[in-house]
Amino acid sequence: MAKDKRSKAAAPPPATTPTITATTPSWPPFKPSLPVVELTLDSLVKDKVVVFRSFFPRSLCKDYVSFLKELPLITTPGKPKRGDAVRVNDRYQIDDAKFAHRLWTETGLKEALAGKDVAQLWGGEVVGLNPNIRVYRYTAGQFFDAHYDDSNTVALKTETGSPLPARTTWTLLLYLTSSADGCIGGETVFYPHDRRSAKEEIAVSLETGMLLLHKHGHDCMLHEGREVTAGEKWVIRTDLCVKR
Ligand SMILES: O=C(O)CCC(=O)C(=O)O
Ligand SMILES: [Fe+2]
Repeated sequence: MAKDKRSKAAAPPPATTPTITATTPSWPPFKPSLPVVELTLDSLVKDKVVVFRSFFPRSLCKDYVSFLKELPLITTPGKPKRGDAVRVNDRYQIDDAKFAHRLWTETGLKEALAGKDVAQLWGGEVVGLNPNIRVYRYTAGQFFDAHYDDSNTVALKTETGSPLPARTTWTLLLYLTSSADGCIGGETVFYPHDRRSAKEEIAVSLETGMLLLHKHGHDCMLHEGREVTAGEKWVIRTDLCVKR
């Protein structure tokens, strides 16, 4: 049998060796308590792209950027796997069900998405956020080339301990910086007709603390993270999950 991580972990460590466990970040508390404004959904593209402004207040975005700077971000090599979009940024990724749960239940998001005017948008019964949390930092010259986001199947942890089968239906992007913080460029740009066209593009400018949601999976719109030309763009990404 190949010496994989599992076979290695099977042997108990000697008493003097500290046990190595995958640690999740000590994400800063949501202070002041959220939401700071009534979360009202603004539709940018009907049934496909919506935003909540001031999802995080500016002060909290600042706290988060200071915190995220200390995480071990990894710069993406320029050469993507076949079929993957070119992404040139610094990224940190962690499976953190607790943080996903906090973002879902301690921010007003869960209630905002359950509103009867919007509940039909999400492609099923919403049950939480993808524990796969990604943090992006784009500095000058970095970008995320045009691509589509896939829907994934996930198993959400529940209080009873039995995993809840779910699938992702929308991408969530929480912008922590904007031109107000010296970040120039970095718009998330959507192309409604599956081709990059300046005439057709819908460019969403960064706003500090704004949460953007866009539909993904089979009718995901082609989109990109436009090049940042100055300052730093910071984003936290997760996905909305519905019951499967
Ligand atoms: O950074 C952005 O604006 C876009 C990110 C994105 O498209 C993704 O995470 O799939
Ligand atoms: Fe994307």
